[in-house]
Amino acid sequence: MAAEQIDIIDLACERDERELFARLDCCLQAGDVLQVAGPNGAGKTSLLRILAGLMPASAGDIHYAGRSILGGSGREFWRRHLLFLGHATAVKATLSAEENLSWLCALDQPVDREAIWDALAAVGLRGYEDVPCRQMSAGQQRRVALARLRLQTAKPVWVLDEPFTALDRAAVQVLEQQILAFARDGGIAVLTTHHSLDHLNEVRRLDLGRVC
Ligand SMILES: Nc1ncnc2c1ncn2[C@@H]1O[C@H](COP(=O)(O)OP(=O)(O)OP(=O)(O)O)[C@@H](O)[C@H]1O
Repeated sequence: MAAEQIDIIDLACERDERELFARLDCCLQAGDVLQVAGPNGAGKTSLLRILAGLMPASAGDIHYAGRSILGGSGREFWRRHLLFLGHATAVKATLSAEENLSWLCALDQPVDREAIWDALAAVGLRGYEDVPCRQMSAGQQRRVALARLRLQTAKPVWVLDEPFTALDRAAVQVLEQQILAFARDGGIAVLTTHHSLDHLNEVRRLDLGRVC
């Protein structure tokens, strides 16, 4: 399924009465990868959380397929199309990798055991299916969270907050290529990272405070 157009329109965000960004305009279409960049505290996570519907904007709007997703008629449609992975992995320490994925995917698109095992193998966790996540390293827990990108395949929009955190070099390269392939297949990916993506020509960059 190809992503529909996303329009960020005159968007502003304030936290604790401090303006993080304002007059933000950006249009994204199927095939786009956007890196939201800026120094610590610039508002990158805040922008992604607004996109995910987890916090309000102080002004402006976001449209998906021409309809507002900020409390408007497009919200439910957007929710069905969006896969948001936050900075924290949302992996529960006491559950196994398989249980975590089964639970994390269940609300949107229940997945069977075989698919979960395949996804775990694809992120380098074959043999860890039944291991409680508290017994995994930070990078392995990140891989469990990222396995969702291989399971929730009906989602044409990815919003990823610091997805490269704790990954080793090889896993970073795999994820970079996965994101590019996803966009080539008609997806839209919006992500933050302090890791440089300058070597990937396909990636657009939005520096907060500037129009992209
Ligand atoms: N829960 C919160 N309540 C109030 N203010 C917050 C909260 N979380 C973050 N902020 C403030 O919002 C501002 C932007 O935070 P945000 O996490 O969006 O920045 P960021 O660009 O993602 O930073 P980083 O690169 O450090 O991850 C910061 O100045 C921060 O102090």
